[in-house]
Amino acid sequence: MLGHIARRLGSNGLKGISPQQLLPKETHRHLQSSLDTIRPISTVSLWPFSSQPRDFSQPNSSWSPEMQKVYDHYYALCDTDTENGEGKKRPWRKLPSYNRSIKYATGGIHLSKLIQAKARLFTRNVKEQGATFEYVVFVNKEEKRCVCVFQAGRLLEGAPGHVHGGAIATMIDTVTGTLAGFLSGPIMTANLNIDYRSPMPLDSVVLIHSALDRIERRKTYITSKVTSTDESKLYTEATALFVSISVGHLFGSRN
Ligand SMILES: CCCCCCCC(=O)SCCNC(=O)CCNC(=O)[C@H](O)C(C)(C)COP(=O)(O)OP(=O)(O)OC[C@H]1O[C@@H](n2cnc3c(N)ncnc32)[C@H](O)[C@@H]1OP(=O)(O)O
Repeated sequence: MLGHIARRLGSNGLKGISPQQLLPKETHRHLQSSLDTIRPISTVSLWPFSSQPRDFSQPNSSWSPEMQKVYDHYYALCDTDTENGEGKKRPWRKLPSYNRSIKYATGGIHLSKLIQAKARLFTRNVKEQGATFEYVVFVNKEEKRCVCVFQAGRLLEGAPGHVHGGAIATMIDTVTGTLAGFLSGPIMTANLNIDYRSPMPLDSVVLIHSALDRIERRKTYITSKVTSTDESKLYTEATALFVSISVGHLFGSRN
């Protein structure tokens, strides 16, 4: 049974410490039954969430009318579920956004307690709505691209009155990484190149367009540009490289 953990996390999983050494008996039993339900990520849906956690990309009262309008535009282009279970096929899909994805992956609830239980996603860890990163990602699987609607809150200041370059880089990494993960499964950012073209005022609502450039072996290349919502103004351009990893990579295994 514990061989499951070693196989799934890689041969050096948790650096040679066995789960029995780390966990009380009861917790270990729960972890084991959770792991038994986890399938290798490559063989399950690339978005393998099971329960109904809070989706942080739902509209809220901090959203400006402009943010809401663009959201409504893309939401109307999305797949829908009807009451008789027959969905309407449309090209776009709204991706949910959680503050701890591992917790909601099938079988991940106990794993999330074992690995840095208090960790939270960088872009979803401020309680006050609208203060930092308000965003929602829509993906178009056929065209292998996505659009993120991003409203930059006042706590993201860099140059006075304007959004910090690191906050913009964070959003580009997040959006391009989301697309790469959607298309290629588990990945990590290997390279991110950013050209800042115009300063972005705080409270701006912008679009982050990202598209697949190419996939070569384990490498997924994504291009990205940040524009005003009417696309007349260019704020930022970027290219990103993501490398596919095994889950064990995060625990020190090279397999
Ligand atoms: C929902 C929110 C989504 C958020 C997404 C955000 C994701 C992140 O921010 S991840 C955090 C930041 N990134 C990291 O910490 C990654 C640190 N780096 C690493 O772990 C490793 O270097 C890693 C995984 C990128 C590559 O290592 P490894 O798996 O050993 O791959 P390796 O064999 O060296 O390289 C594979 C290929 O990629 C290429 N490559 C690797 N790194 C780079 C690089 N920096 N530049 C160009 N090419 C590279 C190699 O040349 C090789 O190419 P080829 O197939 O042609 O031979």
